[in-house]
Amino acid sequence: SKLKILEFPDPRLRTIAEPVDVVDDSIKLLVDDMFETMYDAPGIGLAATQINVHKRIVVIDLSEDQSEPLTLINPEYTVLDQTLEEMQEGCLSVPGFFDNVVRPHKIQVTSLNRDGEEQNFVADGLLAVCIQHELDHLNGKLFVDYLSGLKRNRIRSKLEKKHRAEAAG
Ligand SMILES: O=C(O)C[C@@H](Cc1ccccc1)C(=O)SCC(=O)c1ccccc1
Ligand SMILES: [Zn+2]
Repeated sequence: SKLKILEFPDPRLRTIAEPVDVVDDSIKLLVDDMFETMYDAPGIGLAATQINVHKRIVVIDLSEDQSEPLTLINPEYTVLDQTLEEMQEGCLSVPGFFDNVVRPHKIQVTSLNRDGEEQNFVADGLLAVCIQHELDHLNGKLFVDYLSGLKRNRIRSKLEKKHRAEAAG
């Protein structure tokens, strides 16, 4: 089922997610719900933190036709190449705002897949950016944290206004 995505500045987005102990059927159902929610948004990634589930689970699909689903459970990465890359990022928890963030260009990723098996791979470009963005979510960090305080406050004010208007119905 489609799940509700928390929006900045909701303090629950600042929670540190816990590791998954066993990749059982309940985790697989949660992963399926996360893909459904991500595809519907639409987005190219989603961290469990964003749907108020504080477990270290990320789903990603960079394809145009939902053909390349990637599940990362208890993901970790190391930086392979210090070269920095600047890319425009968006966030389903900061709807309507996009800005440039600088991140390492190439990373080595280790995680469990949807079947609980170990997977290791190298990522660069948009995949590396997306993985770092999603892992920030699991550590309670948002891309707006990399922007100036002025920009962050303006985004916060505009989203708080939107949420008040929605609450008023
Ligand atoms: O909030 C999230 O984690 C999802 C976010 C992932 C992300 C996008 C761009 C750079 C880094 C991380 C998004 O998917 S925002 C929406 C978006 O970028 C997009 C939506 C539809 C098609 C293509 C991109
Ligand atoms: Zn995000």
